[in-house]
Parts: sequence; structure tokens; C-alpha cells
Amino acid sequence: MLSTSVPRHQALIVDRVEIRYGTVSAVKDVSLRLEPGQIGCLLGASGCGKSTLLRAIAGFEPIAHGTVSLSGRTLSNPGFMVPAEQRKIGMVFQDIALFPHLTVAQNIAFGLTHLKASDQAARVSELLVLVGLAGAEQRYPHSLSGGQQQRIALARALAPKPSVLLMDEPFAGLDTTLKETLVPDIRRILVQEGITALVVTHDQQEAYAIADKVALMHQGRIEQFASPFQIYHQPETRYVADFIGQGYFLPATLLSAHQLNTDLGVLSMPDAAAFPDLAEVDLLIRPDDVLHDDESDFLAEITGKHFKGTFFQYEVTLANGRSLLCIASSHQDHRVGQQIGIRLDLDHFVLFARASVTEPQEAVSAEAILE
Ligand SMILES: Nc1ncnc2c1ncn2[C@@H]1O[C@H](COP(=O)(O)OP(=O)(O)OP(=O)(O)O)[C@@H](O)[C@H]1O
Repeated sequence: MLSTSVPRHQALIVDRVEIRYGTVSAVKDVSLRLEPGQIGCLLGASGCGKSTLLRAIAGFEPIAHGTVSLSGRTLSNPGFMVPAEQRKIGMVFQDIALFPHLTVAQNIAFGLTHLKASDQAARVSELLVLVGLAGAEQRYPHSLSGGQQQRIALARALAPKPSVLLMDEPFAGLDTTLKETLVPDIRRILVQEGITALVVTHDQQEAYAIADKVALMHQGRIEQFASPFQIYHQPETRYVADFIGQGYFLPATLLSAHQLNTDLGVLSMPDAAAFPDLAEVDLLIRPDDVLHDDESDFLAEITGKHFKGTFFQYEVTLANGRSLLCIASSHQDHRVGQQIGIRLDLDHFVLFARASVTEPQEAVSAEAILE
């Protein structure tokens, strides 16, 4: 067990927080709670308020309404801010910002000046083992790859044993292949340290790979705060359904609580829908719900095709002109213009009242009525 482990009693609570720039609210009525050791993620499109919220938690932005607290201690409320350096909150940023003229060891020990030299050296060695760069003490940042530099930045942020670690787009500058190994690795390190962490990203895959809970933000608000699985499979609002996983909506009519009529046939729902019979609804569909199937009676013309390595993503158009995205194995190399059979393969059904979408809408899953 490393001596860098932090106490496990720190819970971070953001309660009904509003943050304004002048008269404009960048963050509106946001609440979230991270249990001790939990890793949260703020996910959302550019400008939705992720960094602003993170900066307020760090103590760099005042809040106009609500409270930020850690382990029961108020850090911010309107007119009051514990200074950033007194919050025991560590930060890692996208632009890694290691000191170029200092060695790796000096970079990591930067916040450890209260310790004697031998303790600093011991802590640095432990942290280098933790981030997979044992023995790199005397190297300089310029001799490290981007991923290695980000590991050192993480070690530096963990060195003073913060109660909470905040990371703002920590992987944004790194290439996709590197991220595939680095992101789960950073999660492993955070879990091993037992640290409560909040990570900002606009990349869904990163959010799924690192977080226990994802807060999907839109226009300053949290649309849903849930596990990656729930965000993907049980989106609570049309916005979440649309933002996550290339979701789109297939118009459908409920024939009964268990039967749904769609352009791709009548579907049987295992759980009853919470809409009346004959209700006009929109069914959430993702590309992986639409399968190529030569046995299917439903033909569609391939109107676009993207090779993704392990699979093809086809854009297909039905006889009535409706376009869908469809996944097929990478061996099924069809040409644009060809007709293929397709079918829906849905595990569960997420339905929305048919949109005349001016209002945000909440999803009603087929299971909801059973609860
Ligand atoms: N210092 C500032 N002064 C005025 N407006 C600001 C300031 N910082 C951010 N904003 C505005 O607040 C809103 C939220 O910005 P923020 O940077 O928090 O979004 P974000 O989700 O982190 O976006 P990105 O992913 O592009 O960094 C945006 O409309 C932005 O223009």
C-alpha cells in the first residue's frame, strides 16, 4: 500500500449552483454529489459550462447561487469563497504545463516543500511507480512523450494528497491510440489512490472509460447524472438520447402496451410502454440497433458507407425515404447503391412522446410502467 493514499471520507457536493459572467448564467441550478473515491465526469458540447463549473469547484470562479462543499465544509456560496490553495483540491489541465527547466522529480516535488528532502524523494519514487514511470526522476519534460508528460502531471497533482482531483480535458492533446491505453490506466491509478475525482471532457468514449458517473451538461444545466451504462441505455431526455451514441428517433405507433408499429415492422416489447394504445411516439434507435440481415423482408438501399476497422457503418435509406445508420461486420463489404436486408435488434425500448419538439422532453422507458 502506497503512503500516497488519501483518506476515504471526502464527499464533494455541488448544490443548486449558478455561475454568472456579468448578467449571463453559464451554469444554472446544477447539483451533483460525488461519493468518496468516486470518479465523476462532466461531459458536453463546447460552451455548455463544464470548465466554468470545474473552475468554481477549484475556487477560481465565484458562484451566484447555491453551495459547493467538501466533507461538510462549505467551500463556496454567494459572497464566500475558500481560497483555491486552501481547498486541498488538485488540478490537472489539458496544456500539461510541466516546468520545462525542472527534472521530473523536481516537477513532482513542487508541492512538497513542507517535507524534508528524503521524504520528498521517497514520495516522488512512489508516485513514479504508481504512474508507470519508475526511475524517470532525472529526466526532463521535453524527453517524455505526451502521454508520459500527462502521467507526470497526474503524479504532481497527487503528490500533496489532495482530497479531490479535478482534471480539465486531460487527454485532449493526445492521439486516439494513446488515449485507448492511457485513459483506463489513469482510471486505475485514481481508483488505486481512492481519490474523489471530477474530469471534464467532450468525448463520450473518454467519459465511459474513466467515470463511475457522468453528468451530461447542456446549456449550463445537467441533463442527466448517471452511470455510463444508464446514460447510454436509459437516457432521460431527448437531448441525452440524441447526444449519446449517434441516437436518432424512429416514428412509431403503439398498437398495444407491448406492440409497436414501425417502418421496420411490428416490434414486441418485453415490458409494457407507459403510453396509451395508438399513441404516436418516437423510438430511440442507435446504429448498433440496426443490423444487416439477408433474411429480413425489410430492404434498404446503401446510401453511404464508412469502414471502421472492426465493422462497417452503413447509411441506408428505406423505400419511404427514411435514412438510418446500420452496423455490419467488416467482412460484409457492400457497395453504395446496393439493396440489403435490415432488421431492428433492440434489448429495451426508450420511447418519447412524438416531437413537435419545442419543449425538452423526458423519456418514458417501456419498463417505467412496471416500477
Ligand atoms: N471569462 C468568461 N467571461 C465571459 N463568458 C465566459 C467566460 N468563460 C466562459 N464564458 C462563457 O460561459 C459559457 C461556458 O463556457 P465554458 O468554458 O465553461 O464551457 P465548456 O463546456 O467548458 O466549453 P469547452 O469545452 O469549449 O471548453 C460559454 O458560453 C462561454 O462563452
